[in-house]
Amino acid sequence: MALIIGLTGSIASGKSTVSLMFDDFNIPVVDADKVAREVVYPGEAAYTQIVEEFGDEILREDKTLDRKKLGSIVFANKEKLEKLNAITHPAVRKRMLERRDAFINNGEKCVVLDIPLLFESKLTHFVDKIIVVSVDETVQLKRLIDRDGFTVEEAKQRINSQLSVKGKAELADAVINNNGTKQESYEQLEKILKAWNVL
Ligand SMILES: CC(C)(COP(=O)(O)OP(=O)(O)OC[C@H]1O[C@@H](n2cnc3c(N)ncnc32)[C@H](O)[C@@H]1O)[C@@H](O)C(=O)NCCC(=O)NCCS
Ligand SMILES: Nc1ncnc2c1ncn2[C@@H]1O[C@H](COP(=O)(O)OP(=O)(O)OP(=O)(O)O)[C@@H](O)[C@H]1O
Repeated sequence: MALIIGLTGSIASGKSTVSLMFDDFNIPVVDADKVAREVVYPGEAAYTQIVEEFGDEILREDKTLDRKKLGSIVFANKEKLEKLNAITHPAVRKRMLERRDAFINNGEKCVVLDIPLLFESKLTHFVDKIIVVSVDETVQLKRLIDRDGFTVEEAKQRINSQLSVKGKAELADAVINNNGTKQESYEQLEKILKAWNVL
């Protein structure tokens, strides 16, 4: 039986950073943000539904989604975010499970599902163990602004559209504190995987 690990955290907590570290241990990762990008390519059913719901003004000239624009609409309006979630989440879920099962059928003994909204979308039953990547809110805000160039208000809107990091950490089987260096986080991950007999 493969061990399925759910990797989560809040926006800019360092999930993608930790996610990349699994490569070193040859553990495959299915990334929900990446899958969420694939299911909205022009031609996909979710893409058509989004254009019907939000109009042509959320498209760029080449007809792909203007993600920054759509983000600024939905993160400022809870109802619109729920509409977007209702369109994208079923498609994301289906494709993630297909990828997970392909890895299992391939004989992998551990597979990671990197899902930012693991708790919010009630997907915890898809995984056996949960790792939460945690940071203090001041560090989170700074890294988010540095990475994406948001204003403080834009960054806070995005942070507030999710459960708090602290709330998530309380629900985890293991927590990686990512306030320090990436090396320190790597060492915490290695320790967790050893404790779970994955390494
Ligand atoms: C609103 C969109 C277009 C903004 O795109 P953008 O490229 O700016 O951000 P990106 O997709 O890289 O997401 C960055 C982070 O925002 C947070 N986030 C994304 N979607 C959501 C959401 N629906 N609710 C709360 N937080 C979210 C996550 O922490 C994510 O890691 C995009 O996030 C989207 O399509 N979201 C709906 C699909 C979804 O829920 N994806 C999350 C994983 S299933
Ligand atoms: N330990 C660290 N020290 C310094 N910078 C870091 C550390 N961990 C992550 N970062 C930086 O902080 C930013 C956020 O990290 P990352 O993109 O991994 O977060 P995330 O949780 O995947 O975010 P999102 O939910 O938005 O996808 C990135 O620019 C990353 O390089």
